[in-house]
Amino acid sequence: MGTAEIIDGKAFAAGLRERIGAAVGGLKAKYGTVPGLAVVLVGEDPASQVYVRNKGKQTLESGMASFEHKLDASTSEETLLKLIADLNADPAVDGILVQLPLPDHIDSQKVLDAIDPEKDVDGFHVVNAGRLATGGDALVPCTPLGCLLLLRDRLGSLSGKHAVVVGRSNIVGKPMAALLLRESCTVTVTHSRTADLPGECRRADILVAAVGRPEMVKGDWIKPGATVIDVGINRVDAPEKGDGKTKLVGDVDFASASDVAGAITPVPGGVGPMTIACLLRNTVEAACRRRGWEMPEL
Ligand SMILES: NC(=O)C1=CN([C@@H]2O[C@H](COP(=O)(O)OP(=O)(O)OC[C@H]3O[C@@H](n4cnc5c(N)ncnc54)[C@H](OP(=O)(O)O)[C@@H]3O)[C@@H](O)[C@H]2O)C=CC1
Ligand SMILES: Nc1nc(=O)c2c([nH]1)NC[C@@H]1CN(c3ccc(C(=O)N[C@@H](CCC(=O)O)C(=O)O)cc3)C=[N+]21
Repeated sequence: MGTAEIIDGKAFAAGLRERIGAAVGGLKAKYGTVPGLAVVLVGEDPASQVYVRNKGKQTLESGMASFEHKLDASTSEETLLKLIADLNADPAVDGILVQLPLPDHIDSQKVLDAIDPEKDVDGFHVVNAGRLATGGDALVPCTPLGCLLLLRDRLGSLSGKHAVVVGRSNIVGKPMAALLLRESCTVTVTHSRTADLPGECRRADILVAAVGRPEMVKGDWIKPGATVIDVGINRVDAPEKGDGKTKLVGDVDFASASDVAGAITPVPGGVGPMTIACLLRNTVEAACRRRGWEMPEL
């Protein structure tokens, strides 16, 4: 299987985390304190618990302060908004992340928009989305930022390339398209109403799949030599591993795609680890901006 180069997001993320750790050490020596990240989890979704644990662990490993707030699934919107107001006011907190999805009785966008935009390390606040869309100084959503770093590392300049994004969510597809446009790609955004999805994908020099449909994008949807970024994280049954076992797969059918693409990210070990590394990066950036520190080179 596969002539494509495998883009090792796990290794790239480890290198980025190492640079962040060194930068945090430098900030501590220069200014006497370190950036802090607060992560808020509402409810007991097992997958979310794993992500939140990993974020806290990697925050501490990079030398930053980590504040975890775990709230009961029945927590009211009012209580959550009060916590966010407290975190906004807390000078030790530079970044605030509210893990999604939130329980149905809570209005997610209302909660995200209650976060101080200067502490919005997810980049989901309407002010940061607006800044990204209009060329301002935005905090950029972590997953698309991670994809961009991998693309730049492989391709250098992205200028003039045809990029196709599959998916138009506020957390991945739309900010990914905005970033690629900022890099002077010609961008096509596709979604569930797109008339000829395979045909659109075949035109892509850069294909980013963020659909949430296991292995939907097939090898014959891919232009030979294209760079394929698979954002999807789907847990599916894996009877071949034994009864009741599961595995993670992406939104791209890796087996067929890796015969056609020039380079491709695997799942796991591709975009996922980059997301958390970029969260740490955004926390350093938010701290430097808010505290008037010089932003270290990462
Ligand atoms: N690696 C990481 O760090 C992260 C991974 N993810 C993963 O990325 C994937 C996407 O996440 P997210 O953006 O939040 O998902 P959403 O469900 O919010 O959005 C999915 C998008 O895909 C489109 N879509 C769904 N089905 C089809 C189809 N059959 N054909 C074409 N388009 C389709 C939808 O179109 P429409 O708008 O028309 O409904 C929608 O725009 C998931 O697998 C998720 O787990 C997400 C965040 C971080
Ligand atoms: N406010 C908010 N911000 C987010 O960024 C956010 C969120 N909510 N809700 C859920 C999604 C999902 N997400 C992932 C992060 C890391 C991996 C990751 O590290 N994945 C590993 C494997 C992990 C495993 O084995 O389960 C990998 O792909 O190699 C995956 C997915 C962030 N999200």
